[in-house]
Amino acid sequence: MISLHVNELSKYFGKNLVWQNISFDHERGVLGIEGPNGSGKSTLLKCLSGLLSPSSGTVSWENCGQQLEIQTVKHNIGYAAPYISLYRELSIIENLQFLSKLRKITIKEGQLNRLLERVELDQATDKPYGNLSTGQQQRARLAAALFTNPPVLMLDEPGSNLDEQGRSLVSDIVAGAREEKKLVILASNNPDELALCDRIFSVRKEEVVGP
Ligand SMILES: Nc1ncnc2c1ncn2[C@@H]1O[C@H](COP(=O)(O)OP(=O)(O)OP(=O)(O)O)[C@@H](O)[C@H]1O
Repeated sequence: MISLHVNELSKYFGKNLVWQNISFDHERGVLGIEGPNGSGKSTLLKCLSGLLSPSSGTVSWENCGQQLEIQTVKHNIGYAAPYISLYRELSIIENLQFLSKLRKITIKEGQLNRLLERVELDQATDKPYGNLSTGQQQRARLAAALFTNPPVLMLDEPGSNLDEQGRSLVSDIVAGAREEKKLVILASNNPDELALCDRIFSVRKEEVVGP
């Protein structure tokens, strides 16, 4: 079982403080990260996943009490965010095949097709990612986060650009992940998305509300 431990984390960009002295643990369920635009939700997700280094403090990930190397952590995270793009010239299937080669995993055609049906992109499999609508691109990013069935999901504004069916897809993904005992971290300022979470960390107040 993977767990996350954040201790006295602070982040500056140059002289600008984004947030400071953040501490919390996340051991099960769905943690929401909330805060207004520019408060540092995405920056926090990036620091948690090793995409950015914090200015001070520590982020540690453990599996059954054993500390994980950051490379292992990265392989265990499915990350969907507006700033993580797929290759525009490749179709969604080609993008996922490329990612599976990078991760050195084999993904069966049936699995891939089921995933594309789940995100309702099965009619757009041949189009280059760059030619998909913004909502379809968001569905493709969600598929890319899910396709290795990772134990940790980081979802940054997962419902952005999605229609009602797409937003209900996000609810299903979060509920499914909770059932499968995955660790989920969801950053948003949308109350409907935050309502999917078991507990909420407020970047502004620098505290967790919930169990
Ligand atoms: N690479 C960077 N260099 C300098 N400043 C940055 C960088 N990335 C983010 N910032 C700044 O850090 C602050 C937090 O940005 P961040 O994107 O984390 O906020 P957010 O809460 O996710 O915002 P939103 O709700 O609009 O997505 C902002 O003031 C932003 O301008």
